[in-house]
Amino acid sequence: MRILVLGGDGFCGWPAALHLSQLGHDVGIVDNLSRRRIDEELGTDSLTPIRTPQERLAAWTEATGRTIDFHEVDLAEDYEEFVALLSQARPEVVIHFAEQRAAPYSMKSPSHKRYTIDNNVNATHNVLSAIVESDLDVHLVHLGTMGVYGYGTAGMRIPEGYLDVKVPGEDADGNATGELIDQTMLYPSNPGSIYHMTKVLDQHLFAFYAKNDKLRITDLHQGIIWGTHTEETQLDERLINRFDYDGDYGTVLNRFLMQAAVGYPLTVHGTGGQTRAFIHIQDMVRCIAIAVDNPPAGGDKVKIFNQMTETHRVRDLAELICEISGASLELVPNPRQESAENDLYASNRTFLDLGLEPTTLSSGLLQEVEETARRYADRADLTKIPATSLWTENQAVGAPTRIAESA
Ligand SMILES: O=c1ccn([C@@H]2O[C@H](COP(=O)(O)OP(=O)(O)O[C@H]3O[C@H](CS(=O)(=O)O)[C@@H](O)[C@H](O)[C@H]3O)[C@@H](O)[C@H]2O)c(=O)[nH]1
Repeated sequence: MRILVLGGDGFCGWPAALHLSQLGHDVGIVDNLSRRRIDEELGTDSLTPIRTPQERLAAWTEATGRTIDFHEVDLAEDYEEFVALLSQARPEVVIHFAEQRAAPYSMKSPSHKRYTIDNNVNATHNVLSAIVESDLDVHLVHLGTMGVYGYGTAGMRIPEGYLDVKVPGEDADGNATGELIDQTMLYPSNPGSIYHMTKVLDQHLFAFYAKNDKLRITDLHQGIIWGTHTEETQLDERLINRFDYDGDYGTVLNRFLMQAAVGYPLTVHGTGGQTRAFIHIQDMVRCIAIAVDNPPAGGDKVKIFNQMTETHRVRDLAELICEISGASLELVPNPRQESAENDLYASNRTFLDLGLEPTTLSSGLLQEVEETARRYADRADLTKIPATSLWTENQAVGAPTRIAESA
């Protein structure tokens, strides 16, 4: 299939583009390189030495004989250019990763909040509007987040996008009719950051375009990725994927593994009682390919999958890493506003039914990620590790509590 990968220079977009190309699809990447500019703004860099898009793509052709086109387009700003690209490339599938994806970055300051809303919501709406304007029959696959649901069980396993409810019937005067009416609604959203809020807003844009324009849309509610390599990024060192470890962009498990590798006490926020959904990066690319192969039949309803394979409590992950690596951990004051402790159960039935065999957490795989971090440890800037974006200005920032000494 002809596939455009929007945001194909990023942490998820790059390995997904390579995987789809390896499967024989005709892949083009669209990206405005904003993630690289944000590194410059923050004075950070990927732990792994990622190459320029041009070097990456030349290495891909050398390694596999396949080609991937690159188009530098800002989806939030360059609407006409994107419409023209759609007419020229005539994709059958568009995969939309092109959003600012870090919760802490989105909460840094009023300008970061405004940038995240403007960028993400405009990009998503421009993509939808451009698909309608192009008059192509495109399947849009979007990378959403488990964070749209909020984190908590609400007494049930979180379903895949929709909640079936029974509403007590009332007549026009408000008198109970005694009937129970079946309704299906989007699961009530409860975002924990401005970033997560943009994915909630995206959901409503998708619902509208599916209903109004009969667009075929799949929204993938993804958990926290861990790992950095996929089969394809390991074919040549120039294909290496990003590895973020800084306080804004580093996600929890990869941060802990990097911290263990460089001898920095693991930064557990609060009591570490937060339970989150996780997925290994290799499974992420498989899920994207499965979603591409299984489009919704047609209009009216967005197809929503929970793209996660397991849930873990942050404290348990930290303790496991201490056990296998000899690292120590610290309870640091939580810079975020989130429940100190939560349970989380979520359904991921759709991907399992479509054949996904989950790569779950194992000490071997954890050690492999830590090994990658150790290999590039000389590139680490330890001053960038603490998370400094506060959810509200008056949050207390106290001294961390050391829990265990390094072995
Ligand atoms: O050093 C750290 C970093 C994080 N945490 C805690 O770990 C949890 C997860 O934080 P995270 O930074 O790994 O994940 P999050 O901010 O939720 O965002 C990441 O994971 C989301 C999926 S989910 O969390 O919403 O399921 C994606 O949408 C985002 O793009 C991705 O950056 C939070 O409770 C956080 O307080 C720590 O205890 N210590």
